[in-house]
Amino acid sequence: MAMYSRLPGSVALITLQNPPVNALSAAVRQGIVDTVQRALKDPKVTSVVICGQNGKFCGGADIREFAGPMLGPPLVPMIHAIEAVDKPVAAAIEGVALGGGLELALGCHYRIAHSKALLGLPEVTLGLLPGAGGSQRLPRLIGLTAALDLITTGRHISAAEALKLGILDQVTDNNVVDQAVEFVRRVAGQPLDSRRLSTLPCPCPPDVDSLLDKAMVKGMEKERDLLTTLFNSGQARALQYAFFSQRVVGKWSLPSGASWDNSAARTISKAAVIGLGTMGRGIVVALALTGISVVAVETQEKQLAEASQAVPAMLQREAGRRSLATPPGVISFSSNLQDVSEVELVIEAVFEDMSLKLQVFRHLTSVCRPGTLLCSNTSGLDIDQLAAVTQSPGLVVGMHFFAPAHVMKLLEVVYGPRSSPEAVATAMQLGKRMGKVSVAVGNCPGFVGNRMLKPYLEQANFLLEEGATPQQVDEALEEFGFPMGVFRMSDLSGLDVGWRIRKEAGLTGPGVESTRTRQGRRYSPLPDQVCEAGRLGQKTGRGWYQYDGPGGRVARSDPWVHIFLEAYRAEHGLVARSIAPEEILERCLYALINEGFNILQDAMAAGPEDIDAIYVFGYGWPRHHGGPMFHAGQVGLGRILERLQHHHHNHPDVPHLKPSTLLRRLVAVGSPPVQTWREFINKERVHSQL
Ligand SMILES: C[C@H](O)[C@H](C)C(=O)SCCNC(=O)CCNC(=O)[C@H](O)C(C)(C)COP(=O)([O-])OP(=O)([O-])OC[C@H]1O[C@@H](n2cnc3c(N)ncnc32)[C@H](O)[C@@H]1OP(=O)([O-])[O-]
Repeated sequence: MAMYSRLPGSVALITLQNPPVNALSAAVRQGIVDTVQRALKDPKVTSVVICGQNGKFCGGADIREFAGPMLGPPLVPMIHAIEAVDKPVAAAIEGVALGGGLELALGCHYRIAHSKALLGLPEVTLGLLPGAGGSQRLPRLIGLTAALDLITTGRHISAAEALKLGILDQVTDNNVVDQAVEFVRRVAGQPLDSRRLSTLPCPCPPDVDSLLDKAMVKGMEKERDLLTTLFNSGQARALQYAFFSQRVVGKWSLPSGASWDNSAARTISKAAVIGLGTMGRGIVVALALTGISVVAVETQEKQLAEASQAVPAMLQREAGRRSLATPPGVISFSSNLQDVSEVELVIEAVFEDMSLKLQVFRHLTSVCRPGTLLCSNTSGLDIDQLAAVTQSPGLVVGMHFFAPAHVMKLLEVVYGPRSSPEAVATAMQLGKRMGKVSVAVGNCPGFVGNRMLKPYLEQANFLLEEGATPQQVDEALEEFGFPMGVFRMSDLSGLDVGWRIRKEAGLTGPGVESTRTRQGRRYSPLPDQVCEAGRLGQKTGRGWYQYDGPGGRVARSDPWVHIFLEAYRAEHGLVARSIAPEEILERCLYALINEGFNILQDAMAAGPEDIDAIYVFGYGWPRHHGGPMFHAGQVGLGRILERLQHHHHNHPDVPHLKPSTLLRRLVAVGSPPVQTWREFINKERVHSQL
């Protein structure tokens, strides 16, 4: 896990070996201790270089070890021992030096990096802090202000910035190990005192200096104590879980057995987008940013004219914000569907109306050349129904983007029963190329994200009927960590979005009685009536809140809403009661989580990590709560079950509160940790008990 080799010119080379990122696992740490000792004892060795295998120096401590007991030699004394060595030790950095990887490099006397390397102390993104001397050595190297910026943001910096800050001694475009070897040969025999960072005073305002010097030893102890506390904090576990679940979803699998490692993806170089509304424009930009050339089609002249102005500006802005690996693809605009005959993949993004989408797919299947993938950006309509009208249903998948499509990281790739593994693999890979977190989901109404959102919204509306205000519901959810509560979010996205879907489903509209039940289930006509009053949210300046005119962003309480709610309750004989934030959270979040269990039971998501990645990256679920399913495990499945039973008992006409069979089964087997549910579900499915 750390290879020792002797190079000409009395240099010892220590190579970290722990693919894929040379994380500092117990074995690697032991390897470093042993090889440093060996270099120290070898009289022929006058200098040492430490590098990483496979073009990566070191991605930090091994996050996988955090859940269990810390085995092997601890990092802090290991790095101290390197710093104390009386032969020059240089870190040869390529790829990444992150977290403990950078702290290891800071314990070396010199640091040489390849120009493309990234460095940083991202511990804060995992709910931790630099726990191997970084919070002490970095300020002594680059000053308190710069060090605090890197530690508190966790951001990665380029080799150029690291050189400028003083973290690096040299940057090279050549072979960094060769450069480091040459460097340590040159400095062999020079005094090392000034290179031992932990012994230096911290360059900061004199009044703090003396404190910091004394605090040095205490600082290390304090850092260790703090890190121990953080390691075990729920937030740190949630952030580490979120880190891994984002990577687990890339290893997708379908109930058919198709998966990421047995399905060939096609590399797309020319695509088309049909429909240039808000979503279509964002999708065009997201595709072009990957270097793909795009035919952007809109049949309505006015919309086409607006888009042909707006899209290049959006592309320029986004391209400016990112250091693109490849130049953006060329975008051509057209009003004629015939112009998509040569593309390899089409994304339909027309109005959310099934008859219109079917018409577009019928047209596409006759215009596009055989083998073209036909994708829909629908947010919940039946992908298989669209596939049925095409000549190659196997090449039809959903690519459900989230607004704004060129910014939001989530992409739901929806497979129907006929979607081929190649189509799914191609859409998943295309999403990754666009910088998205692609999640493969089954073809059920609302797919995964919106299917879970339905009971969440439903409970929020019921709570208004029972006495809560939009502010109280939003404040409870924002206190939990959502950037926006459900009513502020609805005002932002537009109340007419859901209203149109309910009208399409025959739940409201002219001729539908505005009662509080539909098909024997409780139903709240509240949002329908708010829409009927012309209050569609920010776009009309009025919704659940009031704004400074149409397009206003600042939500303010609106007396109209309170009067309306009082009149509504009186009309339906409802007596308002005071509702505690705990009940608001239970009713909204546990109904959402319960639907997540139903989704897993129906095999519409492969595992809890898929659902959690969808909610963290697409619905603003607070990352420090890991995701809805992770949170359920943190609360305790038995508690979730008991509370759902309680609320379902009080509201027997709300099926979404009926505890999922899978939830009951997991509680019955002792509520195993979330990381084991995937295996449990697969076993249960094999015994078809679900
Ligand atoms: C004491 C000290 O103060 C503290 C306490 C610490 O040091 S805490 C730890 C601090 N370090 C970090 O926060 C760095 C976290 N990693 C990353 O930011 C990225 O991984 C990357 C390094 C920029 C590479 O990105 P990538 O896009 O090229 O590949 P990938 O898909 O992301 O990752 C490729 C594979 O490597 C795995 N992996 C990456 N970093 C890992 C780590 N530190 N530990 C364990 N596994 C890791 C990852 O799960 C995936 O596994 P699999 O899915 O293949 O099975």
